[in-house]
Amino acid sequence: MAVFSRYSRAATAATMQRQTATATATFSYLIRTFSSPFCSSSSNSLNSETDLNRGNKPDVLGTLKREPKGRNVQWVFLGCPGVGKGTYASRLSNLLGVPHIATGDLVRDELASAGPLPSKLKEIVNHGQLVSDELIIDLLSKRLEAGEAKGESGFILDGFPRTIRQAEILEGVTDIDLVINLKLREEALLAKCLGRRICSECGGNYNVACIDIKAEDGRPAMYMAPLPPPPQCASKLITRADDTEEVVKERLRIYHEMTRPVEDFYRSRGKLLEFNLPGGIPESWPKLLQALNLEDHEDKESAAA
Ligand SMILES: Nc1ncnc2c1ncn2[C@@H]1O[C@H](COP(=O)(O)OP(=O)(O)O)[C@@H](O)[C@H]1O
Repeated sequence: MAVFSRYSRAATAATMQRQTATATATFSYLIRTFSSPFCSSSSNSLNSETDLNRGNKPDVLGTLKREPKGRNVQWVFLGCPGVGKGTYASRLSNLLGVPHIATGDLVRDELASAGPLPSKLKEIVNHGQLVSDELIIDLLSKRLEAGEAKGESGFILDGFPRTIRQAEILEGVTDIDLVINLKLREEALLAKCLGRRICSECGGNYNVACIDIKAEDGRPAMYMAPLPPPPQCASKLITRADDTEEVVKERLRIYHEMTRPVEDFYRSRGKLLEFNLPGGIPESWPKLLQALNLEDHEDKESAAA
């Protein structure tokens, strides 16, 4: 856990008012990654929570264009299990040309490996618990290091940070520009998790659940169509071991206990964009782009394609 010891020291240093000069030497990898050309001050951040509450939108494209050294976005996706973080983070990552880094995927890769950790890890993940901050930071650090070696810049993090400590560590080493907090009605979350399917061959993500909630008590109806696999994947679908009803309920409970405070952490810094998903991808994606001032970006991308 050599990498973590550096993070751990970074976290302590961050909490102790960021004594940058001393800390920089100890942050080692993360500082090299984040503070170099990609890490400016908070020029890319939202001005305030009030701006968002007033409906003002982050001028993401304007900011990207203004960035002289080509710094890419550093965004975080928050949201309950099943909300669709992976789907929207992956779409935005394609649109903006930044890596989508899902810590859940890093954990599953680790589980599939033959190393010494997997059986212990399996127990934690399959019971819906969070793995230790140390382990997740070690995995994330390695992923960032590999990305850096390939020339990646910027990121969209999905599933990290999930605890206040993780958020503090991240804050100690880089500026996060924007945190998108995806929200979906609670009754849809469980069904979405239970309907999740993965192609064991290509890794594609699909969903067999059809969410059809009728309008009731002044709340609008909501429809989310299934996302069926293409014919070549149909016979190879598997379900994640932690997508059982009991475990999903535990993951939701843990989200409320451990990760809700992370929403407050970013809300108090004026970085949280609350986004209520109005339905499935066809309704939600254009609205999300609009909320991010990215709708022109997609038009240009599609025109260029
Ligand atoms: N940042 C993190 N901190 C601790 N554990 C994590 C973190 N990210 C992922 N995990 C582990 O991996 C599991 C799967 O994560 P993920 O795919 O993000 O699930 P979810 O669908 O619940 O958002 C989690 O339940 C947890 O055990």
